[in-house]
Amino acid sequence: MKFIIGIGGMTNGGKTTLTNRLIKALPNCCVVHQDDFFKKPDQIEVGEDGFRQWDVITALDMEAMVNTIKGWQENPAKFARSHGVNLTVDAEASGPESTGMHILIVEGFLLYNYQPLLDVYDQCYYISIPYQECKQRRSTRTYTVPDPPGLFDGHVWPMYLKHRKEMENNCNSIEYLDGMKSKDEIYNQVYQSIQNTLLNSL
Ligand SMILES: Nc1ncnc2c1ncn2[C@@H]1O[C@H](COP(=O)(O)OP(=O)(O)OP(=O)(O)O)[C@@H](O)[C@H]1O
Ligand SMILES: NC(=O)c1ccc[n+]([C@@H]2O[C@H](CO)[C@@H](O)[C@H]2O)c1
Repeated sequence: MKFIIGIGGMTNGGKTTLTNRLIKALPNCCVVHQDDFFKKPDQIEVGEDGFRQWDVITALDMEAMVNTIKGWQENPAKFARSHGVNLTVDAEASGPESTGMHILIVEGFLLYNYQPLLDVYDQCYYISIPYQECKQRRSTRTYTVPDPPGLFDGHVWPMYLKHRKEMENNCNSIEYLDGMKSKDEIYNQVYQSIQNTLLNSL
């Protein structure tokens, strides 16, 4: 059986923190990080506002991301092996004869704003935090290309608001998580919710 979990959320909401804990706890669990599909800086369009437009879907090679997920769907055991993920004995067999449970976590800030991905998820989560907290956490981070002054208010936040509205119209099966709760609380909530879904699907 195969199961795909979307861990979506705004920048600095805590997606990576949550994902890293889930990977350790869930069996045969692989991960795809959307940030790995950012195009090179010189391919990122500069907007009328003067900022490189990082926080839009065209900043990412979404075709490559979809193909990576397809690769997992076609042969999760092979995908796991090539990504150094340990498998339980029942999940070792490749192809339809495999009896084990394979899990894929897809983690990123624009998971529910790209039509070809919407049907891929078996379960969807979205973590958000208030503006001040988001701005504060972001100010402590350095990305491969550091944020120029004014990027947060001029680009990151307005794009978040736009995408959030779009996403709420696209999907009605997202479980919203309060990123202001403690890391433990968020993890326990999601772990329990995944366990319940997996048990109900058996
Ligand atoms: N529940 C939490 N409470 C307080 N701080 C948190 C919580 N979860 C994560 N953080 C902190 O917030 C920062 C961002 O966390 P993380 O890298 O997990 O976010 P992210 O959503 O993956 O961000 P991005 O997509 O921008 O890389 C880190 O410094 C992390 O330690
Ligand atoms: N990972 C990168 O290459 C990169 C470069 C510049 C900006 N970002 C930011 O990452 C966030 C998503 O995780 C977005 O808010 C981007 O601004 C990422």
